[in-house]
Amino acid sequence: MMSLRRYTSFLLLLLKKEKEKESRQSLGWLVMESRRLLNGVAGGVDEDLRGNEDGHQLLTPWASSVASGYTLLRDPHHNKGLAFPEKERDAHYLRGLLPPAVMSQELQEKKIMNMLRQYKVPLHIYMAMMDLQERNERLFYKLLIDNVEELLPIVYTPTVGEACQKYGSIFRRPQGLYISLKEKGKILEVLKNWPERNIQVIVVTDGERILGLGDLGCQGMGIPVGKLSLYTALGGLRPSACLPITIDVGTNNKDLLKDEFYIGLRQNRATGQEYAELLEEFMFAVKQNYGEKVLIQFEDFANHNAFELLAKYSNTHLVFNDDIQGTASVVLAGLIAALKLVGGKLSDQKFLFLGAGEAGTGIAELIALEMSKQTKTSIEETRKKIWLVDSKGLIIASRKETLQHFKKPWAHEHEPMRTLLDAVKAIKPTVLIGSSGVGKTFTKQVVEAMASFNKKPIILALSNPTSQSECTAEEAYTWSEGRAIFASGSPFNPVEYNGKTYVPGQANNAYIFPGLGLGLIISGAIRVKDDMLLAASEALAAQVATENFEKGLIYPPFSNIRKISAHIAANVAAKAYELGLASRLPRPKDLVEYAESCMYNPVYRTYR
Ligand SMILES: O=C([O-])CC(=O)C(=O)O
Ligand SMILES: [Mg+2]
Repeated sequence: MMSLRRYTSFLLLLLKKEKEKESRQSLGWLVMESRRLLNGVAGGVDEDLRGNEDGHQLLTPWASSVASGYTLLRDPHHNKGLAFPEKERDAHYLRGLLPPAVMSQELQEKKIMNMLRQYKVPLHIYMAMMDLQERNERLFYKLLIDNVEELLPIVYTPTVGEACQKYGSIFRRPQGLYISLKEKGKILEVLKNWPERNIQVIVVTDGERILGLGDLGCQGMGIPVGKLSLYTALGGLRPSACLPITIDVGTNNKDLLKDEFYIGLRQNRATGQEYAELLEEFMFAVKQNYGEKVLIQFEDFANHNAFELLAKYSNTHLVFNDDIQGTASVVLAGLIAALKLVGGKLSDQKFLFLGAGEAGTGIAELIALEMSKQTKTSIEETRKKIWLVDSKGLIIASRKETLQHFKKPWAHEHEPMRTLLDAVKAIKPTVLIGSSGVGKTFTKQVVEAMASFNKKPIILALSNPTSQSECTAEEAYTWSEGRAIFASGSPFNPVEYNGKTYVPGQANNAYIFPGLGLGLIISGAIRVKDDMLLAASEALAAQVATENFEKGLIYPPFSNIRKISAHIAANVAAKAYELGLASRLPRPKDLVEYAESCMYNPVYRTYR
């Protein structure tokens, strides 16, 4: 087969020979089409834009090979709209295809932000953002990075939840790969249909537990798409290195099955062997196609599959489950930071969870691990400080026989407690964490009880989206008379109470996964280990500044997230090297600087 260099020279030679504009335009098309062919050979024609193989962006501010004319305006990776300067309009056959004005990227950004701010309905802003991503990728990321606090609630929780619920109706163009039961036996071929070759991160869901909204089947695709846009905006992974995937094995959501606009398989979920075989084929096709350093993030699988998949593939693949491990890492970081406000050590605290699924047991386990490291006692011992409540009440030893395996480590000796309120009163926790996906469960009595025996009760309402939050920020502050240290999974606005402003933090895994992923990629890690999650937590907690603590915050603002991600990435990479799991050698000396230098920058490139 022809090498990439020779093939490009061949195309350039053709270009020189072809004088006529028409044929040059069709050559532009040829370049685009040939990407598919070249994908089988190397990374595609515009390596300048994509960076080299280990994800390190080449520092050239220009790209030499792009399509021209109309095709260029229709290519979201390279289109700049009105920002094409005169020279490029000539060189790339754009004359007449654009109105005469030339705008800077900053002015384009201002124009679109002005437009977005006119919309009253968040879902409309979401749709406008998705259109922008499809039209002009660099402008999309510039907006998202520069206006992260304003746009995060749109492309991510809570609006992304509503988008998934209505995904069939708002669906325009596919933004990721759909692998359904129909593709069984052909998954490797399906992966090869994706136009990008150098994939570094895959976020995959089967749509069975989308946020706290339940089974949304194939429409869960909004989640991998949203998470991966944060990988780029918050963690600096190149957009072309990110691949959203939805595995469609059917849905048990009756409303969706009846919905004429539903985009997925119209059948009940496949389970058991049929499910396991599809997932097995998928996992090994990914490894075969992209190698063993591609990161696979499991997202929003139901409990019964999430734990099993993680256990099954964590020794053969570079995988982590964001809902189990990412959420755990962000909560642990918040707790480490909260100790500066409440005083004492982590092991002085007593924890009570409402929800014993992926998030609840994942967080509980990471806290127990950290306490066991700090106090040099066994994890069996530190687990005893942690209590969980599920839909049947407090998890206790007498229930052990009937418990799912991931709940068993939390079954301690205690008399039965049916309700959360009874459990709060009996256990007297210092930290209350909601992770059940069920909203409005931290009632006035529950919060008041927490405030009755804690000077500063730590209350984390983690369930998403906002409609599923265990309580609102206002409720937490009012019912605790302004004493709660509160954070939630989805964002809440600041609250005025008794003349004081309280700013709630957002305990969301979006703080962790972009930096964690970046750290794994830049070190060439081949496995994810708990110590890397602890390293990520410590890095995040260290980024909370005195001025944040003064406002009662236990997380830093998202406006600094790229710097925070670089620190998380550096700590994770350092751990990967320490554990001997990093394949990128030699180890860069300054890992923070290296992480920053690898981060995608959405500023337009010049086309030669
Ligand atoms: O997506 C989010 O906002 C956090 C998360 O993983 C979930 O709730 O499942
Ligand atoms: Mg999730």
